[in-house]
Amino acid sequence: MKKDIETRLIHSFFDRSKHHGSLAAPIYQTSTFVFDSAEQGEARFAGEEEGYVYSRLGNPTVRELEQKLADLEEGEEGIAFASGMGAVSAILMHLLKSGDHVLVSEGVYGCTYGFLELMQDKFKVDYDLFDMQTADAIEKMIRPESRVLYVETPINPTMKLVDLEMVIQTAEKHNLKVVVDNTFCSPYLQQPLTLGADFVVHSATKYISGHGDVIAGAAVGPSEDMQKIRMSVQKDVGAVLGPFDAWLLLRGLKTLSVRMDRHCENARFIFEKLKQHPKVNHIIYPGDPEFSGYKLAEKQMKDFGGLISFEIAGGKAKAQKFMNALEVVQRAVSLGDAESLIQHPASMTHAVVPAEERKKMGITDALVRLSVGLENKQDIWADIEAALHSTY
Ligand SMILES: CSC/C=C(/NCc1c(COP(=O)(O)O)cnc(C)c1O)C(=O)O
Repeated sequence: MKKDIETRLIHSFFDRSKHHGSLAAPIYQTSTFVFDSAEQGEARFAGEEEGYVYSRLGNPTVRELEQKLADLEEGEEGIAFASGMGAVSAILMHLLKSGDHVLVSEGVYGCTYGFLELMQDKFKVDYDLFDMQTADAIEKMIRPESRVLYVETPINPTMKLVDLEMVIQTAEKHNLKVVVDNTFCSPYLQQPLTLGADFVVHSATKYISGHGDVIAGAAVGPSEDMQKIRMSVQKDVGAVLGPFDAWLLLRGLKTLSVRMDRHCENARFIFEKLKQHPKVNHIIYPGDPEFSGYKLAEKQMKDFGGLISFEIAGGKAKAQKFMNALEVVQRAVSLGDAESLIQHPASMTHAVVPAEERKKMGITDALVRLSVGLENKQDIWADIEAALHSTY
């Protein structure tokens, strides 16, 4: 009987009898693999014999991670990448060719926006960012050359949600592939493939790692596609993950469920406190019953996550003054770490997005994004409250 994700996060796939009974996955920190004979090398390169040839084309520690990621996302096959952008770019380069069109949720991570711009400028892959709240809104944007629907949910950094079931039904009707960036939830809170999405991508740098010490990416999808990606985009573009980083992610994944539960508990507490503060406007948190996406969050997420975006009364100057007064919460981009992190999207993660585009995404100069960490929640709140007090 299939074990719950909380158990599968911890247990391994590799055959311990072939690794001295090692409990933890061994690290194959090697760039290449020695052949018994020239003929064996030939057979392996020809794909006629199972076995490793070179770590850009596959590595046992990375493969252990990839198997686990596919299992956790309930997909057929996973590939690990050197960064989240490595995963995002590999999937989109696999699915799109010059002249195609991709429909994109109204907000995405800044560098994802940058990649879409690059694909449009250099390779004539057109894209439209728009509010995907209804099937009608999507169908209005579909063109004959549309191939892919790309969504983040919750969206970075506005925390808006996209209805995956509706998006996937609409995509199926129009023979479009659905790619979901599941970074903000991790497979513990949301599993888009089980709803019918075709691919999931992650910045594994975030919750999957959970310790702020790895840059990594992941993608999970159908084996046929993933094997093509291995032997084309990944092999020839080369955004591969190293074995030690893969090992750090395997280690981080073991505590993903307990970490996410704590992130969610702490975020709920901080939200309730922020809601009562007179100088905090426009809080966006999926667990807010007054949030437009609350019902959708309840439907498609196991819990409401560890991220809260909110506006500081007085705009950018006050937002920066507030951030500068924090001591427990760290001023840093990224998210999903043990440490609580805060950043100013307009001047940091989404600075690459032109002001008019940021406005459309709902990113104002007053907005800050808080990744609630694993610290004592009272300590986190005391830090935020003191910083708010010193801001006004
Ligand atoms: C310089 S800003 C720091 C990074 C942030 N985000 C990254 C990110 C990526 C890309 O993932 P990497 O390549 O692993 O950073 C992909 N998809 C999503 C939803 C992401 O949030 C950030 O702080 O919002």
